[in-house]
Amino acid sequence: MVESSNPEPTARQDGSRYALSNLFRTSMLPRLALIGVVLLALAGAFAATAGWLSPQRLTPEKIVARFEEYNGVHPGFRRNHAKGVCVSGVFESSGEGAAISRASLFRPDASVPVFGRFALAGGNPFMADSPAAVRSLALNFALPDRELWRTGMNDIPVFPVKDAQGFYDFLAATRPDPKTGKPDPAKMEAFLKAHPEAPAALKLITGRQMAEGFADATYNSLNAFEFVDAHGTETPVRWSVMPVDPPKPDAAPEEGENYLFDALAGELESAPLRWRLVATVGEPGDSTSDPTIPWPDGRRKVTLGTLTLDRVEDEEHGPCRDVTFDPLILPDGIASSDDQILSARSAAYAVSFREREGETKEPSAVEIANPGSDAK
Ligand code: HEM
Repeated sequence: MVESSNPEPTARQDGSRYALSNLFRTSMLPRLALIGVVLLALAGAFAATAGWLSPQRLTPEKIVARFEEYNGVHPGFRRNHAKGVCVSGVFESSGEGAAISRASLFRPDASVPVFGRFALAGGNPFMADSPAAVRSLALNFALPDRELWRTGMNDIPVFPVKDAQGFYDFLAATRPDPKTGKPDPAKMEAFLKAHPEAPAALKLITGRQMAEGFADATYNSLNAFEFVDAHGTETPVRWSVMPVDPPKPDAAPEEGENYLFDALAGELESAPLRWRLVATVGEPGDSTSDPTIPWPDGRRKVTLGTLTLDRVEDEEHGPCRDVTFDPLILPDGIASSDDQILSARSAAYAVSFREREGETKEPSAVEIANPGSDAK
């Protein structure tokens, strides 16, 4: 047998010893140290992104926990806009939006099925309906080629704060003090000082003309988005859903904990309800990042089409319970803007959804006996 002159064993002879001896050659040590430093830096960056190194950092989990502190935990229900009903119908395009957005639902003659949800803002699914309750309409448009557009809109003219931290602080400041049943004025004062955009926005919100019910309300996207046309040109927009021939307000006194929902169900059972979907086009200088600032009157409006709703169901039986109306579920032709609330909403809705989907469901406060007609 011929002895090898090579003092090092080959990998075939002893893989582990070979590898180890190579690794611990003195020339490798600086390289190893460098790899270690890079790995540590990467781990630090991940930890910082996840918020582990800055416990004060606002996360979607903390936001959802704040809704739960405010309203209590109601298993199976949305952590905000908890009380609601499902509706469905159709959206028919006017063709007028096609010049500013290449989204297929704005093409002339496009008609797409829609389902949605009317709700009241707030995390208590058993709250009593009241004239001042903020009403919302969320919609899911099912476009061809399995594209979806989801949007959640409120019947207020602007949002009270310009970012997620503001909303988080707003919830703490407006939470009723258990001793008095009212928000603590000192906390509210501190909040208004810390968020200088809020006083003007709250003035617009509290001074708004309130609708009688769900059917005669106008619902606004509040956040801005970008419409993208066939050439890739972006146009800033905010959109609204405005009632067409709303039913006459009921002269009878408001009775019952669910009077707003009962009236809506009655209206939908007797005839379809129609709204116009309208885009307001922003001009240079109009803020797209701050939903507390209204755009000046007189901005160009584009009627995108008509929404007809003709069916109402309770959450247990309808299509809207097990979805989340994430504002960043957008089709080609509609894009996010520079408003950071949009990504904060998207993340918080996902946390709320994850929590409620894992919980046992109980029936909603609003039960619909006879789903509305299917008449178109
Ligand atoms: C930082 C700001 C915001 C936070 C943290 C937030 C949080 C939430 C959460 C956790 C839900 C429940 C989601 C689910 O379980 O599916 C929700 C629902 C909703 N939010 Fe927001 N929201 C914010 C801003 C807004 C804004 C600006 C609008 C504008 C119109 C809005 C409209 C709605 C609507 C309509 C719903 C109910 C959707 C449905 O019926 O499922 N939110 N929000």
